[in-house]
Amino acid sequence: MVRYRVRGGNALRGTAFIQGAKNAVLPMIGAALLAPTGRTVLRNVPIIEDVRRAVELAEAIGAYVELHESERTLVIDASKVNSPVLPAEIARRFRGSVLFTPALLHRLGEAIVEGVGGCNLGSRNLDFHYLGYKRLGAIVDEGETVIHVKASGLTGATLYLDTPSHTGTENLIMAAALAKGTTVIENAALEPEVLDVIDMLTKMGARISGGGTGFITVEGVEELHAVEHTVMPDRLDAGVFAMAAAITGGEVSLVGTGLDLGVVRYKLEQMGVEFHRQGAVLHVRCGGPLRPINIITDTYPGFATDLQSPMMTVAALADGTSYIHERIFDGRFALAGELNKMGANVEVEGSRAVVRGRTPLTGTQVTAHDLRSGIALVLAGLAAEGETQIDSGYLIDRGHAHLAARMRALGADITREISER
Ligand SMILES: CC(=O)N[C@H]1[C@@H](OP(=O)(O)OP(=O)(O)OC[C@H]2O[C@@H](n3ccc(=O)[nH]c3=O)[C@H](O)[C@@H]2O)O[C@H](CO)[C@@H](O)[C@@H]1O
Ligand SMILES: C=C(OP(=O)(O)O)C(=O)O
Repeated sequence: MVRYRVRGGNALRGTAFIQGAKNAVLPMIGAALLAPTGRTVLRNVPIIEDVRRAVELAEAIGAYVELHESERTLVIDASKVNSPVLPAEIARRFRGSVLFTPALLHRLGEAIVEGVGGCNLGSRNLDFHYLGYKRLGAIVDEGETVIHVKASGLTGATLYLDTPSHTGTENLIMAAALAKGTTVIENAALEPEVLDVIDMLTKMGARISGGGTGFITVEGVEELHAVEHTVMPDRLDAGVFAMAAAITGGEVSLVGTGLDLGVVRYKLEQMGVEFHRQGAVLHVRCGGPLRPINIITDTYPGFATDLQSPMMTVAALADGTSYIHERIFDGRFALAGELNKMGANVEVEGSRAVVRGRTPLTGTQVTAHDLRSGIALVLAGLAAEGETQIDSGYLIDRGHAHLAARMRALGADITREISER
């Protein structure tokens, strides 16, 4: 069991190197499996547990994969993919496993999904994915635990997503890329990670237009080929480091080419955090007290739900009452109880939370319930009096690479331990 220990009180100062995006690299690994020959090279790969699970899953279906950790590079040869089964013991440990289905459908004519994991955030349906595959001509057998998708060739169609699902959009683009004819996906996701995946698929030979507009058109091609691609920076990792600087009264320079924090930056600015761009580097500092804030999570370009929990910690440290409305997931307030154990005053009612700050936080034993509540507790620990012990740290490692080392380089007092229990 992984446990983080954080002793609060140090202002974070220095340069934070932002990792490659988890939510871009996982679909890219799925995309690499579409190429029947050659070797795909992915650069700026975050060394996170989800990537390790994706490597294991790719190997389980017959791909040859090299993960060069110090070079942050993945090499994938999918020429020998031979098993349609996504085994439960790996697939249930991360959400990205769902992104392997299109490659299996195209390469082997079927995918047997024994389970899909990911953060426990309430209902996380996959109906848009399966309805989309059906409209493209697949047969989908939804058993109680195992889902069997079969197709002896897909044909383009018009698809519509009730809400712009992130992985749903990526999966349907990948399914359509090698389908016969034209597919139109309406109400498609606009997230920058989706656009990065489209860039990679386009280099592979896919014909995709409309990325970023909500209406994506895919003209099916005969074959896709292996390419080299550099994963975009992780805006969620960057947001966390910006918040760490803000709540500790520190000053951090974020390095990660092309980094754009969007609405998160504007919200932090409203709270009194200062940003200053110098070429490719984004400086973040906060000298004074934090002001309270209102947040409504939404799909891009709205406030990312994945930063809602970290922002709850920041709100607990602001002078006054903040309001948070979670609109993407129906169970994403597990953090509130843990933060309250540390002295915060967070009240949750349905999809809304009221955070009454500023209350002094005191270190204690707390538990990560999902990746982002875990990192939010690390932030709380940085600002708390005494030691905070965060259990179930594996969930943090799912999405943040070398967290303790990167925070220690900024002056944080944080250690990562492996314990028996
Ligand atoms: C690996 C990855 O990229 N994970 C991200 C992705 O997850 P993921 O792609 O799973 O999230 P979605 O955008 O699909 O889900 C958002 C909402 O839509 C609902 N929905 C989704 C699909 C579907 O078929 N039916 C349905 O009802 C879900 O229950 C959820 O309430 O986007 C989320 C929302 O930005 C992020 O929090 C995750 O970090
Ligand atoms: C919800 C998240 O991830 P996943 O979809 O991989 O569970 C997240 O990154 O916060």
